[in-house]
Amino acid sequence: MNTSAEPATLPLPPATGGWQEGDPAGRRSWVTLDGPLPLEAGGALPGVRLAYETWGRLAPDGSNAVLVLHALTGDSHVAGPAGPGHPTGGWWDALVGPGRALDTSRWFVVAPNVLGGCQGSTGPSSARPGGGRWGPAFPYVTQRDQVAAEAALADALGIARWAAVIGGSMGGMRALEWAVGRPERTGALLVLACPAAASAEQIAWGAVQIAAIRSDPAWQGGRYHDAPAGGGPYRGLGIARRIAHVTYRSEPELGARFGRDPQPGGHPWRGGRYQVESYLDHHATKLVRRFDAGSYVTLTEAMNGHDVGRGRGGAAAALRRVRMPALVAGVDSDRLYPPGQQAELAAAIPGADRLRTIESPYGHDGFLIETAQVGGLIEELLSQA
Ligand SMILES: CC(=O)SCCNC(=O)CCNC(=O)[C@H](O)C(C)(C)COP(=O)(O)OP(=O)(O)OC[C@H]1O[C@@H](n2cnc3c(N)ncnc32)[C@H](O)[C@@H]1OP(=O)(O)O
Ligand SMILES: N[C@@H](CCO)C(=O)O
Repeated sequence: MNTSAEPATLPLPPATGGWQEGDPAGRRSWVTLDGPLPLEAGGALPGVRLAYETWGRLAPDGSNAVLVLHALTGDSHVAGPAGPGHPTGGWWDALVGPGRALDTSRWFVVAPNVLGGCQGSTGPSSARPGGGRWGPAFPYVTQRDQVAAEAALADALGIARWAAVIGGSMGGMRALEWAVGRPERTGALLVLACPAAASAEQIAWGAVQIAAIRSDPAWQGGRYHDAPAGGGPYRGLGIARRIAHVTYRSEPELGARFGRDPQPGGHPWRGGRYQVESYLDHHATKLVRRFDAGSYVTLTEAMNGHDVGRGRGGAAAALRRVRMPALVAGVDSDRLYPPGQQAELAAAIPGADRLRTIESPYGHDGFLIETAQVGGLIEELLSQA
């Protein structure tokens, strides 16, 4: 049982992300785009850098590359050793390696940190060309901008076409954008627990989280990156994470696991906490130590803007372009991105058959936790790639 509570102040994370400096695993690389990245909403972003990790070896003809795209607070560390920000190693450790679903004796696996993120790629906490940090001047970026940056990474690596693109949640949104926007470069597609477009309720959850961050006086309009240690909007980010984490789990799981039990050390009636409260405090503290609030806002705004049909005649027309082999899966207990949304995707994507279901009590986080089932889907997809 963990009894940690949110500290009053936390050390400011390294300006450009919790794990960038020192990179203990020594395996992360970067590419820097030569020119400014044109943005969907207008303007261009100069000095874009994408961090990425790879596993396996690229075949001489470049045909064995698989792109894995992380979710909101994930990063490039899909698999590998523990380090700062990754106390237990990679977030899909069980799926990458010799003999695993992403068998590195056959496949070359590439995972970038998303544009707008804070673990090595350019985001609001990054240095701005000309001096200072981007902060509130960091532009609005969309999934299509993020995928454009990833396409530049693919070019730099000599990968003309991915054998497969795989992503869950926010990573699924980018995977969809690859398949719709760059079908000639997407050999096969696996989309987990994400919609064709963010729904009103999903936008609402995101908006509440953004409001929590912006209401923290330490947010300072997003100009906090050069504040003295302890000066970031940690409370707001922690509240955002608590809200989000409830949506990532299921009501039956929380009920069975925590019920109404008080956390040992103090009854809620006498100033203590419920167990579930302590659990949320713990996840808030963990995130605040490794993630930048400005990136959280930037990426949440991008997710709220997700609409694969924008400017393409609607989602149905856009998804008709997805003719490569595709699997779409949802988690049966996901209340954030309910499986009905993935059923719609599966029905609209010509390359997909029926909806695949990940059975899990854990809700949306099932796509991270149920690695045996996800591994089965990956193996099935790669058998068609
Ligand atoms: C693709 C991506 O984006 S992934 C990036 C990685 N994602 C994250 O880190 C997101 C945050 N974490 C999560 O979403 C989840 O923890 C997952 C999906 C990674 C793992 O889920 P689970 O294995 O079910 O872990 P769970 O949610 O139960 O959390 C376990 C933690 O809660 C703590 N905990 C459990 N009960 C309590 C309690 N009553 N009070 C305080 N802490 C508690 C445990 O001690 C454990 O702590 P630790 O993680 O520091 O070891
Ligand atoms: N736990 C995941 C859920 C969002 O998909 C994350 O933090 O990225």
